[in-house]
Amino acid sequence: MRKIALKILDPRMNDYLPAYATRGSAGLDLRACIEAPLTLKPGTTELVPTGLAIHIADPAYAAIILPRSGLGHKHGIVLGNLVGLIDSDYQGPLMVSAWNRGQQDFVLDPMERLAQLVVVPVQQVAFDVVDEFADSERGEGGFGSTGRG
Ligand SMILES: O=c1ccn([C@H]2C[C@H](O)[C@@H](COP(=O)(O)OP(=O)(O)OP(=O)(O)O)O2)c(=O)[nH]1
Ligand SMILES: [Mg+2]
Repeated sequence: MRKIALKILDPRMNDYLPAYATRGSAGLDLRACIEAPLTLKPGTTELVPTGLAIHIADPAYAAIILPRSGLGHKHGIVLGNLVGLIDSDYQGPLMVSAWNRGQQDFVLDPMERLAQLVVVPVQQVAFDVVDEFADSERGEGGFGSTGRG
């Protein structure tokens, strides 16, 4: 398995090193590394520290932060930025923008699993400026051009 440098910014995280829950898991749960319960009022967003920093280092990879399905679907706790993107050269604290898009207060407990991190391959590109594209089957058709159902 590929190794990524990880800094533990909060000693409590020593007991909660990110790990895949099952052999087939894609996501590593990120915890709310907060001192006291945090009430997320409906419609509000809080930046929550995870107590971790990572340095992916290789530009052929990035990490994305995604909501946890249960929190998002049942409690309305998703991400204020919808998806977080962690650049391969970022070395700062991993933060989760927690948005309560629901109708009720949600009390986030210290060390509760809040979101998940997925490491993904990235292809960086350079651009070739052209006047015309080579023909393609779709051409400029988009936004439902192939029909609805
Ligand atoms: O949910 C997130 C999203 C981003 N980041 C960190 C890692 C990322 O590499 C950096 C910058 O993120 P991004 O490029 O998405 O934000 P920006 O608003 O464009 O900031 P910048 O001007 O620093 O690039 O912030 C997080 O910790 N959590
Ligand atoms: Mg940016």
